[in-house]
Amino acid sequence: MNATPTHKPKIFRPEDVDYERPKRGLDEDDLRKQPTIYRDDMLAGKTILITGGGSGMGKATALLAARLGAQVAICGRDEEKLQTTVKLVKEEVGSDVLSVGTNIRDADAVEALIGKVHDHFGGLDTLVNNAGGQFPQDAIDFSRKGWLAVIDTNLNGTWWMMQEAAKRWREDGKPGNIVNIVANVERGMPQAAHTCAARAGVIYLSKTLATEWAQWNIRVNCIGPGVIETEGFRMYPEEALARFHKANPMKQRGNAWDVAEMIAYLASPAARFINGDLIVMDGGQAQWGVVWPAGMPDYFSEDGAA
Ligand SMILES: CCC/C=C/C(=O)SCCNC(=O)CCNC(=O)[C@H](O)C(C)(C)COP(=O)([O-])OP(=O)([O-])OC[C@H]1O[C@@H](n2cnc3c(N)ncnc32)[C@H](O)[C@@H]1OP(=O)([O-])[O-]
Ligand SMILES: NC(=O)C1=CN([C@@H]2O[C@H](COP(=O)(O)OP(=O)(O)OC[C@H]3O[C@@H](n4cnc5c(N)ncnc54)[C@H](OP(=O)(O)O)[C@@H]3O)[C@@H](O)[C@H]2O)C=CC1
Repeated sequence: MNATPTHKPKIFRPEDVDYERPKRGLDEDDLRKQPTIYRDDMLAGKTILITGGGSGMGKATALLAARLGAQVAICGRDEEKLQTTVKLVKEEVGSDVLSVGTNIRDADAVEALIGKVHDHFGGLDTLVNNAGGQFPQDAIDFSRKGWLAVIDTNLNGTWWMMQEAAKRWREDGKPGNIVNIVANVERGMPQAAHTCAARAGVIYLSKTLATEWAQWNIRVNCIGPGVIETEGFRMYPEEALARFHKANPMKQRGNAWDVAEMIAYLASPAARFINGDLIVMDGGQAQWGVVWPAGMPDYFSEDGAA
């Protein structure tokens, strides 16, 4: 008979974060140097609102969208972080970003945010629901407060944003476009079951709304990132980070610019017929876990199969 497993992972909390740890992801100097495949004016005349625009993928997307000519609005809870994006875009592109401190869990604040974006720019073309996150823990040990915090942010917060944006589009008779950043949930997410549940909810909510809202010319799509190296990695212990790249056959981490370029594509006219889809960007992670019936190629043997 098997003994009861005694494994109990260390709980890693934001207050434990050692900010002297190695830099994670693209910093501002890196972002400034990123090339883009897109035409300079690809998003000219378009307005884009990015939640969680003060860091990581949200910050990269704000910069890219501004470079491509879009009017950019961002939101988040931490004013200081938001201002780093405002400053970066001003320095690099010369344009003003509208920054509105907002907790997406607060439906009234979300309604006010959508109103401010419309008042300021006269409308909204693309909403990017990027704000979100979770903490790593075995599901059996989740506190009630922790479970609720992750569901409230990733599922409810995303929904409040979608609904408020769509109400305005319907009222104004204008087309709309929603891009939801979710996660790679196809095979579940052990030690992140709360976020897996919330993101799976967002994916199927999006597929449903893509149909319900087509009558108002509102498109809804999701991007499912795999391991993307950003400041968000502060939520994970070094021991886990050392293994993240082994989760895909490319043995790499993606970066925030990879995701920003996909968002820009979905915000462009080229994506006008994409609706209700989930675009996975994970270096092949979803397919990884191979038995190699003819023997494992040397390329993989160093790290072993996932
Ligand atoms: C998987 C690899 C791929 C994915 C990568 C990424 O996504 S990278 C991007 C990653 N980026 C992000 O994830 C950024 C955004 N993430 C966040 O803001 C947080 O993770 C949040 C979603 C929990 C919200 O937090 P908040 O403070 O605003 O919320 P709050 O005050 O309402 O409730 C907090 C409650 O949650 C609990 N709890 C929290 N931590 C732990 C833990 N380590 N251990 C255990 N429990 C934990 C605890 O119960 C706590 O209450 P307490 O005990 O303090 O009274
Ligand atoms: N990096 C990765 O490997 C992966 C990331 N993702 C998801 O992609 C998205 C971007 O992540 P990434 O850039 O890596 O990480 P970050 O932690 O840098 O970005 C998360 C952003 O969400 C904002 N945010 C969190 N909660 C709220 C809230 N309640 N209201 C408003 N804003 C909020 C944060 O801003 P503030 O602190 O100011 O509130 C922050 O700017 C997240 O949803 C993340 O979970 C999914 C799969 C993989």
